[in-house]
Amino acid sequence: MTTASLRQQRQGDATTLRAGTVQRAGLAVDPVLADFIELEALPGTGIEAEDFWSGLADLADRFTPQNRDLLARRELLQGQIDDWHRANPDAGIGVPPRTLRGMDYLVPEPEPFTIGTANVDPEIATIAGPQLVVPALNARFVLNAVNARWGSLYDALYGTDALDGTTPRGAEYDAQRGAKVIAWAKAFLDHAIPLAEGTWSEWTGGVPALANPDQLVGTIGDNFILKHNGLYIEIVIDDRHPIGSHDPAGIADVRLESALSTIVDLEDSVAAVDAEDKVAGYRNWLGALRGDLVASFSKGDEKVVRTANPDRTYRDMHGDERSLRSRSLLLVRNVGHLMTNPAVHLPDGSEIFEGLLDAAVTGLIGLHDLKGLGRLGNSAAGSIYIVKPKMHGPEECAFADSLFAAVEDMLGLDRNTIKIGVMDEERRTSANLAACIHAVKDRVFFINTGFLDRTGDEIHTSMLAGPMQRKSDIKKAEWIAAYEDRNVQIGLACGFAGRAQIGKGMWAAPDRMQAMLAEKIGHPLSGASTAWVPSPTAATLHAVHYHRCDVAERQRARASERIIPVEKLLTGPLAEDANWSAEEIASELDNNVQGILGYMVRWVDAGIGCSKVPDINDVGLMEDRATLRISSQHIANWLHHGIVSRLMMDDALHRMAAKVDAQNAGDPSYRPMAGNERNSIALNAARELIVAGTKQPSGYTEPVLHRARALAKQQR
Ligand SMILES: CC(=O)SCCNC(=O)CCNC(=O)[C@H](O)C(C)(C)COP(=O)(O)OP(=O)(O)OC[C@H]1O[C@@H](n2cnc3c(N)ncnc32)[C@H](O)[C@@H]1OP(=O)(O)O
Ligand SMILES: O=CC(=O)O
Ligand SMILES: [Mg+2]
Repeated sequence: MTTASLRQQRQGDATTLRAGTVQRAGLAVDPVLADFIELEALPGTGIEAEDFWSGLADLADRFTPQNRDLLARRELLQGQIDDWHRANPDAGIGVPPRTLRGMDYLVPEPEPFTIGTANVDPEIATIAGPQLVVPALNARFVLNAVNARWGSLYDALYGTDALDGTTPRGAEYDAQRGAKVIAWAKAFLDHAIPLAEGTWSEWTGGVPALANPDQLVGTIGDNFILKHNGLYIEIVIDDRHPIGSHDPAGIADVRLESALSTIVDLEDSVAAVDAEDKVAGYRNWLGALRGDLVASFSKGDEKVVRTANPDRTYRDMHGDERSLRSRSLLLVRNVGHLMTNPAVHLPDGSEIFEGLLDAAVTGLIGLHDLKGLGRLGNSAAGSIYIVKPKMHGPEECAFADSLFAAVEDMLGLDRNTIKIGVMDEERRTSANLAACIHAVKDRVFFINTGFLDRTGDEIHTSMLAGPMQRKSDIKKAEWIAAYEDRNVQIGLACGFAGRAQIGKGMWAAPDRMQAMLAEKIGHPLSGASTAWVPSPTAATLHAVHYHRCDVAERQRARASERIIPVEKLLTGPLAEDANWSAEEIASELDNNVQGILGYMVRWVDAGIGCSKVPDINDVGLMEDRATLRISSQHIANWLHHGIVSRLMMDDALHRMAAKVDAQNAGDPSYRPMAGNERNSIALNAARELIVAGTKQPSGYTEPVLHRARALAKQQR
């Protein structure tokens, strides 16, 4: 449809009116969204409702055709790659770089440049530390994340398996376990904040004499505020506290600055398929940013009312008052370019691209912070931080740049107020990373290796090349190391140090904190200034790594490295010889199928977008749409290449449905899949994801998930 005809219809063509919607500037808007925008998001911003809706209609006019073209281009390129594999069935490799250049899949490298992003908060530009991700639809979790700027090291060590692989037994305080925690935390202090003489275990109180006196920056009451590698530490002194009263210096806790930033996620960790769901996420983003979000819930016998913590004041060593930030710096993740949403229909009857809606609404909500409309503030630098996932290559980054510029114009914001975080999680983005960064060079605030989606895209892109390695081997392959290293090297070459984040991916085993403590130090050691954690507790434990490793120094050390050639990145996860034993194949299949079902049943039936699903060894793993993409694409690949048969797949679905049902037996609202194979929407959607996996756009799971969830909601 042309722009002129869209405009004509906007002026009021009765035939385009949709039942149950309200007309706004020619758009058919779900009243739930219209009310939210007009009654909650717009008031105070100085933007009139008509201007917002006509601005949104203009955005849709202008960007919908381009968005469609970009998606068509993805398919075109994938088609060319598939054709190459069909023509070269025994190549045993991915499409060679020369051919990819010929297709324009690989574009020329830009001349060396430095990003020009300005007005970036120190949590992004200069301080290295953990980044928490939180599903936007869960207000209770969102508030926990907001307050996760600080966490108790004692609690994190005591309550998890971090120290010795065991977790506490029973509710009674275990003094022996507590002693180990205290010893560990004090040894940590010996390294981060050494005393001039002796150790923290020997310290008996008074003002601590430090080896580097500048590390003692102030006090709050009896507590000491210390600083190391840009991160604050609070030593809590309370000799009436159950722990402090047994401590020679009255230390009741060691609190660490933990989640420096938090991504409020509207993407892969949520199930949002319509206006009702979208508004739930937008409302939490608004409340979090304004500081007036409240969540009330029962926890055991306790009634909890959770709100965002205000900043605290400490007294510096000259006796002057200074502010100490209590909340994580908030970023929001929009959806990618693929999906549409029925919250708004365009005059031609089609659904709005969800990414356009997210940009306009989350940008509008950002005004509340910029104008200081809320109880508490977010960005002192005056920026709105939007993370943009799943972009394929520089054209798609340039598209997001123009979209954000148009939103700025619509909201009367200075150019580049809206910052962009580029998820480096699709193959064409990794392969053209410098060009992608160049396309957003004056607003980019992070690049992040989303290795989960990236793995899914790797499988999908080379689907026809041959059978892929087992999932655990894919993680060890050459391409993934090249991908992670190149990302840091390119970020440094583009001048990210001191200006923007270089980020690493999620620790997807929320209960395995001992392993995380051992392994995730690799992220700061690689020169990344942040890395994702799944929970506030993980943030506190991961913060330890930023005390053990000086990221700025690591970045300086790596700045002159030669960038790994793209050829290494393109090696891919193809199995060298696919001669697995029958047991190995069955275990891989069962593991994938169980993860898929365990996740999907909660997504589809309960609208829960991120779950902890026990794997085959009963280790609870974080599953979200990106992990679902990997598992479903992996089976689709093995099915395509005959490693597993349909019969085997159906058998695994059948057995694993029973297993997942048993795992959820304690949930009274749970709808079993086994015995209900014909009618279970979740089970049938899982099957579709696998059977039609080679046909899903880029292997994404959203189209199938959204359809299934919408149907489940309808039936409810
Ligand atoms: C590939 C990608 O895109 S990765 C990004 C997407 N992934 C995410 O966003 C992961 C977010 N994390 C989560 O949703 C959860 O941590 C899960 C599902 C992984 C695990 O949940 P569980 O261990 O079952 O957590 P559980 O429900 O027991 O909650 C434990 C406590 O931790 C808190 N919590 C857990 N995760 C988070 C989080 N991400 N942010 C804030 N609080 C959290 C909860 O609020 C809860 O505290 P409360 O009872 O005081 O409210
Ligand atoms: O978004 C993160 C990922 O790993 O995918
Ligand atoms: Mg992702």
